[in-house]
Amino acid sequence: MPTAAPEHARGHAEADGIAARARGLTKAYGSGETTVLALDAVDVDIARGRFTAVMGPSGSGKSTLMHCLAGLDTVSAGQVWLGDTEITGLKERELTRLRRDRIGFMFQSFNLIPTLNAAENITLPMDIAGQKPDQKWLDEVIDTLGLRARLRHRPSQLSGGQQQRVACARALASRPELIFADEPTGNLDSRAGLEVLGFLRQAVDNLGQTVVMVTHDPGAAGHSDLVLFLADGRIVDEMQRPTAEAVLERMRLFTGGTGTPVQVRPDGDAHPGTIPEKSPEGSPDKD
Ligand SMILES: Nc1ncnc2c1ncn2[C@@H]1O[C@H](COP(=O)(O)OP(=O)(O)OP(=O)(O)O)[C@@H](O)[C@H]1O
Repeated sequence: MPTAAPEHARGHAEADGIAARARGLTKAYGSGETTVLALDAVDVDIARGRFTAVMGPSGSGKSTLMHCLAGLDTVSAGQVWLGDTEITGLKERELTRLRRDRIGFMFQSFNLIPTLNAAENITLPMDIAGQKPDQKWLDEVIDTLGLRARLRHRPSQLSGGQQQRVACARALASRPELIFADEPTGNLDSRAGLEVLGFLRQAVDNLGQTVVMVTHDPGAAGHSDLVLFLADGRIVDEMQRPTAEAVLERMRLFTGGTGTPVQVRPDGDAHPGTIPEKSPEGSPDKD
């Protein structure tokens, strides 16, 4: 995975306001003895025009935080705002519209439609919403991402890095207030991963976008302006202007300084300094 962050002028301007905000954000899965507290009264401000990374051990609540901030998941308690709009309490239909109109998403598995070419994939969410893309903006995004020569190609005719660039362009196409990227480099080799991180960086620095990225990779986090560290459903630390080395060092504190995760004890309790286990993949307890 990418380790080296190139020199860049981070956060070209001072952050101008708050793109998203949470207060007392709590998310519990399950009930009774099997309750898992995925987020424990989290307060967070996501600065507009900045690149924020979210890191933490497996099961610390990174994806849950992203899903709650993006209105993809309901909260158990607390409040979430996108800009000035409180999204907690919105009906599903209103949330769908809000996500469609104001948020861009990038996932590890690019989620491109195989039968559509790159250009069609990029504008698909806007086409579904019946919105006309701003052609000038779209051209800027396409050129910034170096996709001009690939627009007629289908996903199968593109490399992994190119596919993720298309996914990045799709997230940017409607000029959303906020882009959420969940492990956007997770499926890429290190060169393609670096490229995508560079483009996310450019989206922030040159296009004025706001990006929140969940990642396991200190190298990827090193491209951000601010890293939020989650543990046991709480934000336990943050780092401005991170470097990969500093992030790696900070992450070592979660692993008892050994570099290998400290295991949960056989009694299943999360003891201080241990990392709670996540539910087995594919079989989460639904609430
Ligand atoms: N649908 C669900 N049902 C029950 N528990 C869940 C569900 N989703 C997440 N959890 C639990 O909530 C906690 C936080 O999970 P989350 O996926 O947010 O962590 P994460 O930091 O993103 O983990 P990873 O790095 O492994 O992706 C974990 O203990 C997890 O098992």
